[in-house]
Amino acid sequence: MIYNNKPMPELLKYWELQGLLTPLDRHFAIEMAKMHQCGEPLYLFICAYLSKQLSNQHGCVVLEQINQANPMFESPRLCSLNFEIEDFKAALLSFPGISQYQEGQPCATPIILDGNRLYLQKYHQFELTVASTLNRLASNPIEVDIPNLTKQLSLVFPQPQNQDIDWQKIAAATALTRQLAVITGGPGTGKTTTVTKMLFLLQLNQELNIKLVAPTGKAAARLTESIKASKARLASDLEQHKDQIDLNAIDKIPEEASTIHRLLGVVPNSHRYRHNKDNPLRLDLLIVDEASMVDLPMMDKLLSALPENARLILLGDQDQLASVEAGAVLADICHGIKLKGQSGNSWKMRYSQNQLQTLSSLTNTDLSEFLDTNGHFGDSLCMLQYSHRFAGEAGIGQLAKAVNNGDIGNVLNVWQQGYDEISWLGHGEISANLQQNIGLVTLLNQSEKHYRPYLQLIKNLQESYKSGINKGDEAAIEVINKFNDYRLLCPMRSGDYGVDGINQQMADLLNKHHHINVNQEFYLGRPIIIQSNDYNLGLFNGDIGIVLQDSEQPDRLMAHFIKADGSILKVLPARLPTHETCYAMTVHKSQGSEFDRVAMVMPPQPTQSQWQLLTKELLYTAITRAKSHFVCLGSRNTFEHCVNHATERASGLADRLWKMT
Ligand SMILES: Nc1ncnc2c1ncn2[C@@H]1O[C@H](COP(=O)(O)OP(=O)(O)OP(=O)(O)O)[C@@H](O)[C@H]1O
Repeated sequence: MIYNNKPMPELLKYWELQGLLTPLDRHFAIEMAKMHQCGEPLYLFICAYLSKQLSNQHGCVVLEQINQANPMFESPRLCSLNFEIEDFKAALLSFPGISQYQEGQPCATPIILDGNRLYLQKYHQFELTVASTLNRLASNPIEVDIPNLTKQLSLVFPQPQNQDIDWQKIAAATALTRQLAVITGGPGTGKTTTVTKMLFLLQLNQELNIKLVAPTGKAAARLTESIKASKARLASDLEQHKDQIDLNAIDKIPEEASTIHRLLGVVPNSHRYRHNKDNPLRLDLLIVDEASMVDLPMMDKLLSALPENARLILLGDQDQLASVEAGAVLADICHGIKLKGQSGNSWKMRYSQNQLQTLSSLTNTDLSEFLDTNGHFGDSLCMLQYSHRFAGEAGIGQLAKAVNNGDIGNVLNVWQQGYDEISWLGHGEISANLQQNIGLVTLLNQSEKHYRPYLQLIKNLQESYKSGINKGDEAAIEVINKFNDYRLLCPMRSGDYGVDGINQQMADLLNKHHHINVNQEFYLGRPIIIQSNDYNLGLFNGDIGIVLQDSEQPDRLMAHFIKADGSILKVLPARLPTHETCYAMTVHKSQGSEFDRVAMVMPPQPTQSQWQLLTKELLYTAITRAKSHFVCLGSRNTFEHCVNHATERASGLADRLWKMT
């Protein structure tokens, strides 16, 4: 079954040297072999391979895929794997560390075989808990007063002009009638607007204890801002109906969002949380924004802490980058409404007869084409597809759509249209004198122009302090907001074209132009991104701040951040948790944020591991962070590679939710 020309421990070392395994993968295999006193080559191989897949954010190993384009078998004279699936499973089950999953039976081994998937026991358990909780919630309808709610829905969702079916209204009706609702859609499709209107209707009819959360502090702050803005819009839209509907319910819509970690209550110096299965959260409805960023272990913890009768609403964009850790939970949840065999991304809602009837009555909409008699999970889903944000900014919206559809012909077409909102910089020649890439030099010079305004504000402030004028915290808010108008995004961290290299080059250029004075680590104007959570300080991974003069003591420099409530948090630089400079940040870190202008930096000659990072989701996420302009420094080759490479994460969650074989 496995042919290995060298002893397996030597092969593992060889693969490690080739960068195909990490030292951790190899050690895991060796420890497992020791623990189970089993030195069989296949056992060593499968343990190392499972560990490798988990570090690549897969939730499991799909047995049939092991042999597909696996670089470990590139030299078949060194090692090859040849098997019939049933024989392979029998061989795996003969090892003491692997056992077959039996429903309802405790798992006794560290590795579990479930169908044709191989799991580390812990991840198998996460998947089971998440699937069973979501399935339980999805099967529960909520009784509503249909005539009354129909009237209220039609006031809150007047007929839109641009679509046949008002999917926002359907999404709100879904969330009002199911214990679980998943509202997905790209940027600006109205997820927050819809959920605000839904919360208004909910609070109109009963008062619930509602909590809003997001995976990062930045995303939580943005959710708070969006809900506030949506509430204000709703109040003004409904002013004309104030005789028919109680507008006071708008004030009962919560707007403060926290991080998931904070809601669950971190137990210091441990991986545990205060709220769990035995100490559930106290709430009636939990709303999770940016759900695409929630990984499988975190979803497990969140769902375990959810009280039995609580409702859950997940909001997010299923096409964005999957979570940094294992799993692609939101994509798995949406899997069943994705149309197979179609080019690009096409979706179709799937409703049971009962839910179809409920939604049709509540919204006066003919939904019969969405009838599906298989299962009930689709009853909890609604996808919004019309972007209100990109309607007026055609270029960004068109490019994002073409990339998301994986349609390279259309992508090239969009570039050729000459839209003002998108521009392209080729890497060009490496200049012999400067030893610098001309495309990069151009981009850095453009960036110097875009960062100049925030630095000018800092200079003005400096002058004001000198003249004895103190503008207080408002000035700091203005500076941070101005800085957030522009951002350089990189797929990777290291190298000249990674975050580290671009930050260094940007700082050098700004220093050369005398916009900053890099005379000390925490120089005036240095932008900082936080890399870990510090609950005592109230700073979270991904928070962005700037080193500025302290308004109370202008000769002192403090790192300034805007808190979720809009006020300023000042921290002594020496007390900052792990952080780095932030002229450039990774695309991953930019999730949950928006900038007026975005510049994406692709490497000119990606290494083997960099190619793996360059995916469709990465590009789509970067493009959709931009509100008014997107520029890409890259080569046609890398751009096309991204468009053609969608992220696939091995997982059994979609099957468990959609009951597929
Ligand atoms: N039905 C609608 N008609 C007109 N404008 C709308 C409608 N729905 C949303 N918008 C507008 O589109 C913009 C984006 O809406 P919203 O913030 O709700 O979208 P979102 O999906 O939550 O966006 P994001 O993913 O960026 O958080 C807002 O300015 C909002 O006013």
